[in-house]
Amino acid sequence: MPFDPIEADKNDPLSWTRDEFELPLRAESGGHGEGDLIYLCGNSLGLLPKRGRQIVNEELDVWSKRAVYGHFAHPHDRPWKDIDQCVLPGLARLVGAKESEVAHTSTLTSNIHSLFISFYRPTPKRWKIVIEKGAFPSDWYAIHSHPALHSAILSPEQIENAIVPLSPRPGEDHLRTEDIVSKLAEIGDEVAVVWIGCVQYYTGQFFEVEPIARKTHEIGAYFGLDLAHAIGNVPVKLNDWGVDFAAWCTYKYLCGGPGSVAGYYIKDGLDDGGRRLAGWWGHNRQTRFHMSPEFDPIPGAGGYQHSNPPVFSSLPLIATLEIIDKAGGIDVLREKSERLTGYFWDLLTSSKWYRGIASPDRQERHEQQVAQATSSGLPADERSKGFKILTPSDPAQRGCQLSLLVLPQGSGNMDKVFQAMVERGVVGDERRPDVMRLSAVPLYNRFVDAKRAAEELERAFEGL
Ligand SMILES: Cc1ncc(COP(=O)(O)O)c(C=O)c1O
Ligand SMILES: Nc1c(O)cccc1C(=O)C[C@H](N)C(=O)O
Repeated sequence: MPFDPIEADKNDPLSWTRDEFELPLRAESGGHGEGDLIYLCGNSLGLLPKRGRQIVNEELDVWSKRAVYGHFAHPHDRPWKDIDQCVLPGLARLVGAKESEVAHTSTLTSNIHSLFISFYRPTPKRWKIVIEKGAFPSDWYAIHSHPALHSAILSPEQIENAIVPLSPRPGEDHLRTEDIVSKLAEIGDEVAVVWIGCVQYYTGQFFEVEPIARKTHEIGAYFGLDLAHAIGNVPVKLNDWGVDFAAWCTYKYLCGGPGSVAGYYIKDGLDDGGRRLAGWWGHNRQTRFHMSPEFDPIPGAGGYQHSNPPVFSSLPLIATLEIIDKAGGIDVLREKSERLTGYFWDLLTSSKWYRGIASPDRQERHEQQVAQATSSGLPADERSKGFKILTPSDPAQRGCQLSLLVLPQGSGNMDKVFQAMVERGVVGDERRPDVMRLSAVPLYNRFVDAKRAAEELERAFEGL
């Protein structure tokens, strides 16, 4: 029996969660026609939870009626001064950490900077930072800015050579765990910090964190993770994996809204060598409003906060965390996610426009596909059209994002395909010049969305 997406949606125990979100309209998003958009862009900005709108409105009323008293006495039990308490338990569960190890504050890049101030403490013998060559630019820029802050102890050559980029093997799209581990063994005691995106923003690769963290510790360095594309997407187990520190944003899979308040994790007891950027929000909660000149840091991650968090940019996150808990947590979402993305993968890889993936496990299949296309009598210019998938084929090594490389590279085909899909009501996300990312998010995407998206992709290629 062929897989029936309508039946799959009907039988989906999580089908109710879609109704908890406001779905963008085709007509408002560059598309023709009526109805909801097929939104596959949760890897960039998650949708608005309906209850998020409700609590924003409630909070506007509290502001209007109580003003400053809203910080302390609150009709809905969300006093603003303790707004982080509404999200810390849910965040800690999502990242596999203790509440004392997690903070809800600031923005992702600023939090990365704070973590590096405290935990990148180079010496003339151990000063290097290891990072993926293809890391998100903000991580890349942020990390590059740190060695120069230590010019009193590092030579100009050391600063120049402090960043060690990790690249996939020639012709491959993903970093292999064994290559990362052997690189760490090679540079060994020169490494101060290893910083990796748990789910790679461009390829969607979900790294095998534990062996990399273990090797990092064996060589005596700290291990940090960027969870921007992982939190709410895949189960994250920071304590079990042995991660020292991590940071995330909440506007993607946690639907916190554009620029919503971010967070970080610091393993209990991690040594900061006395280096911490302090602020009043890191001060003992009980005495914070005494305005004493003595800084008394909250034990654990909370002690590294700077400012009182923007309350309105925390509210939709409260709503999403409630939905995730009601759904049974991230493991339940992940189970649906694997089925949904697996189905999407099967649809895409059976397309006549599919040209394989470059990772070694699929090389054979790739060659078969290319041979098939060649023998199918397509003219040469048609054969060069199509897409490859940059995301790993192994479900354990990816989340819900599938990244498509549109061929021929540099032809402008990706823009044309993307635009044709938008006009027909399917929105993914484009990384020019050639990559399109499509993410079926289990909280609000259906199996029929995957089917429609695959059909529209096919149609867009036909129209090139
Ligand atoms: C991996 C990664 N790092 C950093 C950022 C930048 O985050 P922000 O602008 O919230 O600091 C993003 C997304 O924008 C991201 O995906
Ligand atoms: N934060 C964003 C924004 O304000 C506008 C557009 C995109 C973003 C993103 O978050 C990009 C995202 N981190 C990415 O993986 O591309």
